[in-house]
Amino acid sequence: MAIQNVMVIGAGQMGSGIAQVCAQAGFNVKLNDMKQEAYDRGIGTITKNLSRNVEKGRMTEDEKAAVLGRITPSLDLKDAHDADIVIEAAVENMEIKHSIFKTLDEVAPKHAILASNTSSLPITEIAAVTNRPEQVIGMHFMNPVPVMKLVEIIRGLATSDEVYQAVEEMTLKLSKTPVECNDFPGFVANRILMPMINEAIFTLQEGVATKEAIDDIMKLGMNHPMGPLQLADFIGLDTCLYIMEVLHEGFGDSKYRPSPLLRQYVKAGWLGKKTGRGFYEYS
Ligand SMILES: CC(=O)CC(=O)SCCNC(=O)CCNC(=O)[C@H](O)C(C)(C)COP(=O)(O)OP(=O)(O)OC[C@H]1O[C@@H](n2cnc3c(N)ncnc32)[C@H](O)[C@@H]1OP(=O)(O)O
Ligand SMILES: NC(=O)C1=CN([C@@H]2O[C@H](COP(=O)(O)OP(=O)(O)OC[C@H]3O[C@@H](n4cnc5c(N)ncnc54)[C@H](OP(=O)(O)O)[C@@H]3O)[C@@H](O)[C@H]2O)C=CC1
Repeated sequence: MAIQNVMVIGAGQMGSGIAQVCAQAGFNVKLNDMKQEAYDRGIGTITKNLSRNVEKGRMTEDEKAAVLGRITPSLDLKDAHDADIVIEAAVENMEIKHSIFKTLDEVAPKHAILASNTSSLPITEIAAVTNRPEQVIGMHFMNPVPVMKLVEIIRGLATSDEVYQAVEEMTLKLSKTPVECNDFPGFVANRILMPMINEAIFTLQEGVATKEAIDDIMKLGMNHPMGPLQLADFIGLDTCLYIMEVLHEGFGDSKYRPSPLLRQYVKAGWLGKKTGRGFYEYS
C-alpha cells in the first residue's frame, strides 16, 4: 500500500506537528481545521519550527520553502477525496471523532487508511462507525511531535495486518520509532503517564507541597525533563481530564478518578500553555 497523500484533521498542537513531520518526510499534506484562524495558527507554528531549523543550519531556505509548499490548507473534510491516509488529531471527544470518521468513511477513497492520534479513546469504537474497520488504526504521536521519537501504534480489534504494516512503514519514513500495542483504555503511554500526573494534582490539592516543589522533586529526583504539573500544562488540562475519564470509565476502578482540582481548572478555562494559564501562567 503506497502512501503519498496525507490529510491531517485538526491544526492544533498535535495536528500541526504531524503535518510538519509528514511534509518534511516528503509526503503531500492537506492540513484541515474548521476555521481559517486555526489553520493560520497551525501553519504559523510550523513556519516558526522550520525557521529555527534554518537558523541552526539543519535546513536551507529552499528546503524550508519546499516543505511549506507540500502543505495545503483545508476547511472541508471532503478534501479527503484523494487521501491515502487520514490522520485525525481533533479534540479528544468521542462524539466529535465519531462524526469525523463517519464523514471520512463517506468521502475518502476506498483504499484510504483512517488513523486517529487519540490519546486514549478506543480505536475499536471509532472504527465501528465506519464501513472499513480493518482500515482504522491508532497512530499516537507524542508532544512535541517534531522532537519525540515514539509513535504508539494501536491495533483495533479489526485492524488488518496489511494496514498495520503500512502505518509502521510510514512511521519509519517519518524517522520515528513505531511501538505496537493493543486497544485497551489509555493504551500504554497514558495508562502509565496520566495517573502520575493526576496524583501530582491531588498532591497539590492536598497542600502537600507547592506546585514548584512538586515539579522540582520529580525533575531532580527522577530525571524527568518536565515536572508533572508543567507537563500537564504542556499537554493541555482538558486533554488530561478526558484521558482520566476514559481510564476511570474503561476500568471502572476508583484509582483513576480525576482530581477535583483538575476538573475545576478545566471548568475555569485554564487549560494550560495553550490558553496562557494552567498551573502556571504563560505570556
Ligand atoms: C498526552 C499524550 O497523549 C501523549 C504525550 O504526548 S505525553 C507528553 C510526552 N512529552 C513529554 O513528556 C515531553 C517532556 N519534555 C521534554 O522532553 C522537554 O522538556 C522538551 C523536548 C519539550 C524541551 O526540551 P528542553 O531541553 O527543556 O528545551 P529546549 O532546549 O528548548 O528544546 C530542546 C529541543 O527541542 C525543540 N523543541 C522544544 N519544544 C518544541 C516544540 N514545542 N516544537 C518543536 N520543537 C521543540 C527545541 O527547538 C530544541 O531543539 P534543538 O536542541 O535541536 O534546537
Ligand atoms: N496534547 C498532547 O500532548 C497530545 C494530544 N493528543 C491527542 O491529539 C488530539 C488533539 O490534541 P491537541 O492537538 O493537543 O488539541 P488542540 O486543542 O491543540 O487542537 C485540536 C484542534 O482540532 C480542532 N478541531 C476540533 N474539532 C474539529 C473538527 N470537527 N474538525 C477539524 N478540526 C477540529 C480544534 O479547533 P477549535 O480549537 O476551534 O475547537 C483545534 O484547532 C486529541 O485527540 C488529543 O488527545 C495525542 C498526543 C499528545
